[in-house]
Amino acid sequence: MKLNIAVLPGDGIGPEVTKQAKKVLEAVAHQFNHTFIFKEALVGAVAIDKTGEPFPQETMDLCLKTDAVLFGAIGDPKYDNDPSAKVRPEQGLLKMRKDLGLFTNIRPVKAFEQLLDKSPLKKEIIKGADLTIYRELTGGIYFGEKKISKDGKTASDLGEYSAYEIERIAHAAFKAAQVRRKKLTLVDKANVLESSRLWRKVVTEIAKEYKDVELHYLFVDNAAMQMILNPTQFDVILTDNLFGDIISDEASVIGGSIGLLASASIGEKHAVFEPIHGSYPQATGKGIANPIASILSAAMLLEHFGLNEEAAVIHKAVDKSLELKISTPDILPDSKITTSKVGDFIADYIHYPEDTNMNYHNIHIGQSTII
Ligand SMILES: NC(=O)c1ccc[n+]([C@@H]2O[C@H](COP(=O)([O-])OP(=O)(O)OC[C@H]3O[C@@H](n4cnc5c(N)ncnc54)[C@H](O)[C@@H]3O)[C@@H](O)[C@H]2O)c1
Ligand SMILES: CC(C)[C@H](C(=O)O)[C@@H](O)C(=O)O
Ligand SMILES: [Mg+2]
Repeated sequence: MKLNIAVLPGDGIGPEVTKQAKKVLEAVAHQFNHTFIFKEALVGAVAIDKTGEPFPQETMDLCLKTDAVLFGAIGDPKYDNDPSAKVRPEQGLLKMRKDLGLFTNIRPVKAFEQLLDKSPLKKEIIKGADLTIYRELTGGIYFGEKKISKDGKTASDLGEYSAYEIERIAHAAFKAAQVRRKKLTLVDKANVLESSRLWRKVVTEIAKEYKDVELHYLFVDNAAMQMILNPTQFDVILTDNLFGDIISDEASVIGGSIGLLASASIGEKHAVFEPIHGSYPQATGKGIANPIASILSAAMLLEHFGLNEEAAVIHKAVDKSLELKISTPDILPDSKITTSKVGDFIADYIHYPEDTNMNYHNIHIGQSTII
């Protein structure tokens, strides 16, 4: 298969982790005889520095003409610490999601067997956890009217949803539940918010079309607690933009690190694959960022095009890296293994899965571990 892939590395650790995902996709292309053509473009703070815009037209044009986008991360402390900044890197990410119509954000979370001891949560609680969050991505409070009074002392953000916006992601979430464990939990705040009551009404109605799926409702405050008390109860979670953002970072604790959590942002015509984490500015250039979230986002890209065997090969290589402790310090605190070494290992394992010497890029595994 031939795929044109736009790569938007962005800021902070974005370029380092995206480089590993690209390396892994190149290994897959080589092994399976595919042609993946990569073209890079600017987004975020680097784009503001070079063009004045966080999502320049040139980047949009590239995204429009490619098959898929591999996104790194955006964000820079110089904007985070300046509430009056008029242009911000995050606007670039939001514009991309809105203008490409990426209304469904899929965030799979699971407790890796190899990492059960690494989570701050008890092993018995997270063992077997395997859930996926369907987060609405182009509506709600993120995109409603924003106001600030003339004296700068009152501000508001409108949290608005239409039935149509709810319906289209609800169908995607029910379909996902049908091929998983047939349970869907709608997470909302319907005891307080009118928009959440609309979510309940619309989703309850749609549930009649998916009789094989059990529908549950949970208020978001309780959901946040249940996520860490009893995560195995969840299969598919459906929620709005803001709640989905918050509970997905929380859910990453189950996996052991946010550096493992991938996502796919899907619309009718376009698809972007992005780790859920941000630009982790403190880690920029240090080689300590975990590239697996980006690498697994690349696997989701392949699945999107039906390349399931290829995606499975990536998962197998990632599993092997975790098993052999070829990991960055978020998982192994004293590890000296760098971002790019993890990428090298995973790419090499795809090239030579049967290498009995286990001698990948000077990472020797066995009695004498030399790195
Ligand atoms: N999708 C995105 O591009 C995205 C997502 C979230 C935040 N942001 C932006 O990123 C900047 C920093 O935000 P933040 O500090 O709140 O969130 P962050 O996700 O960048 O980092 C939070 C913490 O998560 C951990 N972490 C994140 N990525 C990791 C990785 N690959 N490997 C290991 N550990 C990792 C680190 O402990 C870090 O301190 C902000 O400007 C924010 O707006 C962007
Ligand atoms: C950076 C920010 C705009 C973004 C969001 O809130 O959607 C991020 O936190 C994410 O989860 O992708
Ligand atoms: Mg977030």
